[in-house]
Amino acid sequence: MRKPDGKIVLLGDMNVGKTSLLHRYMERRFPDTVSTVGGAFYLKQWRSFNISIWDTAGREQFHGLGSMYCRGAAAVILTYDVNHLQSLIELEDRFLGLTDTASKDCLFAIVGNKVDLTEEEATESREKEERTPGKAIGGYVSPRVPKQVQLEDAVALYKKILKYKMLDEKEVPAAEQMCFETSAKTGYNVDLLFETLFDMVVPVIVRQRAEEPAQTVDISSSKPPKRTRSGCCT
Ligand SMILES: Nc1nc2c(ncn2[C@@H]2O[C@H](COP(=O)(O)OP(=O)(O)OP(=O)(O)O)[C@@H](O)[C@H]2O)c(=O)[nH]1
Ligand SMILES: [Mg+2]
Repeated sequence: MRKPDGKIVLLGDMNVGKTSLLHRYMERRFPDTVSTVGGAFYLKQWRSFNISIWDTAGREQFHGLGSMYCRGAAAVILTYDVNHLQSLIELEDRFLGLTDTASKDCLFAIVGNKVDLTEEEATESREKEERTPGKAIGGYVSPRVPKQVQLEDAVALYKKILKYKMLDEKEVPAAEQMCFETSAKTGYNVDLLFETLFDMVVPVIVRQRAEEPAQTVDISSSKPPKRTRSGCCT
């Protein structure tokens, strides 16, 4: 297997939907998930690059592994649940510190998942259901909750991250480009999230490669060893 050229890591509290987002993107479906143990990765070929995307466990007991997964990462996706304010707070309190091992020019995306459960989304689907009655599967309608976290809250966190990393706002992508709202369930914005990031990490990977010490020796430029006369065989 070819060594990955770059790495993207998904971080965030348990239950926010990291595994589901990755399944939605890689497998185009929304299967039942179990809470992740440790971590797992997918490989994605993007242009001529091989990018590994790491799914990590949000459970407290695996917290110590996070900084190991982030080592050398070209991008980190900080994921929260739009219906659960604490999951956004945790990103700053518990997860941001784990990214200290990431590449120095690591990109940060902030992703609010599960927008399909919000009331705004519900109003639209209710209107659709009214137009097509009897469409709800088995008569079950998911409980809807008011959206607890607004996109502006994510933008504010992005700006805090730049300060924490001592990055100049002018030299990194704008907050509006890096804050997404998604639904792993419906697929809303999932391709946009991953593919925007892939395009952005390619230059980071190219820079990382250029800075790596050469792994190979150029044999054409090395001189052959001088013949030495020795003993009876000459
Ligand atoms: N309605 C809805 N449910 C979602 C969405 N994404 C995930 N879920 C559900 O949320 C639960 C947790 O999803 P996971 O993807 O396992 O969450 P996780 O962040 O990987 O959790 P850990 O592995 O424990 O860190 C599952 O029941 C998913 O079906 C979404 O976009 N909308
Ligand atoms: Mg998981």
